[in-house]
Amino acid sequence: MFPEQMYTIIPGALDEATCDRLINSFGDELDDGGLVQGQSASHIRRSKITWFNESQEPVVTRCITDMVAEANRNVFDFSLSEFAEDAQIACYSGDQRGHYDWHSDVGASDIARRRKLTLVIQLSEPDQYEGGLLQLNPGGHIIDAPMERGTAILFPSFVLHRVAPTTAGLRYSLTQWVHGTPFR
Ligand SMILES: O=C(O)CCC(=O)C(=O)O
Ligand SMILES: [Fe+2]
Repeated sequence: MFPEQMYTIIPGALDEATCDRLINSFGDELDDGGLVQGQSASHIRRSKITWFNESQEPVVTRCITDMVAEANRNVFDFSLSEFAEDAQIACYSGDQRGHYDWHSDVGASDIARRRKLTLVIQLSEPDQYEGGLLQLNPGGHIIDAPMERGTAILFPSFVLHRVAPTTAGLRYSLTQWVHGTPFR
């Protein structure tokens, strides 16, 4: 797989009304976000997170499932079996310099080692925050993810990525991991 094939961008994955609804339904329930191994360290990650499942958001879950299936067919061709974790909503606040340092989503725990694909959807309008750029480093050079609201970014979960410090406003994102037999 060449670095330029290491991610795919899907504009308009969710419409504005759905982004608003997710922020309004879940934005008040956020707790401090942990790390891949379930540890927490605010110098590595400072954000608030919560989770939703298929029964809470059947339409969004359907949309994500279809998008993942198509991207996997066209781009990744990984062996995927399920969503073993609920979808995550994260909020990075300018007041707290919200960020998430360079990391891979594949970890040592039973679930984190089965993460194969990471899907991130930008829920906030770019003019609602400053900084907060999602960046990928798939092969020695840094790629800035598009900030447009509703856009999905999909990449193998082992690819290094970060959220740069948010310096003003609030940035909301949705993350869904897709699981299967561990990479080997
Ligand atoms: O919020 C984002 O854009 C990325 C979140 C992330 O990398 C994670 O939760 O592992
Ligand atoms: Fe991540």
